[in-house]
Amino acid sequence: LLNILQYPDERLHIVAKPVTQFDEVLQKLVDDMAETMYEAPGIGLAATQVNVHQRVIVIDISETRDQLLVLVNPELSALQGHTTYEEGCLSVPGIYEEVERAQAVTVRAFDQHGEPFELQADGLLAICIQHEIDHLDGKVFVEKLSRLKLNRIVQKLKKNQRKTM
Ligand SMILES: O=C(O)C[C@@H](Cc1ccccc1)[C@H](O)SCc1ccccc1
Ligand SMILES: [Zn+2]
Repeated sequence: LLNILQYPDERLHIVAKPVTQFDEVLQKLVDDMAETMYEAPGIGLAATQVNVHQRVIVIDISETRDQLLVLVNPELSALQGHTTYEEGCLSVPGIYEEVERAQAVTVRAFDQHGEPFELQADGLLAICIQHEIDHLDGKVFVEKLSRLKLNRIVQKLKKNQRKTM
């Protein structure tokens, strides 16, 4: 299992670099990220969250938890509509806030073997893809909120982190 960085941690603001080697090292990273996501449990995880600054995302929104989607070097295009969703984040435990996202997206990416593909998504999958690509761009969802809300969230998180020390 990989350690998930907890907000506020400056390393969550690092912009991830594109993957250039589709090798067994990448495959191990994907396997470890998937195991960490399923155990958390979560429906998505970005490499940034496990302090690996490469453009790799794993997602599984299936009920049966056996439909892993791997996005390497993902690029969003064709953002349509608007929707809001009460989002959470494995790096910001216990915090759930309404966030605005595009309702539907088209994403072009590679799988872990270097095969390119394109995906049209809407609903929770579209929200999750946008949430994870934000992580790769060094963005955390709580930073979309007002300064007042963000300050209160940071106080709460720091209090909780002291308790677990
Ligand atoms: O990136 C993460 O931290 C995992 C996120 C992904 C996510 C956030 C908001 C909306 C959709 C996906 C979650 O913590 S995974 C937990 C979860 C499970 C079901 C619905 C929403 C969030
Ligand atoms: Zn997150």
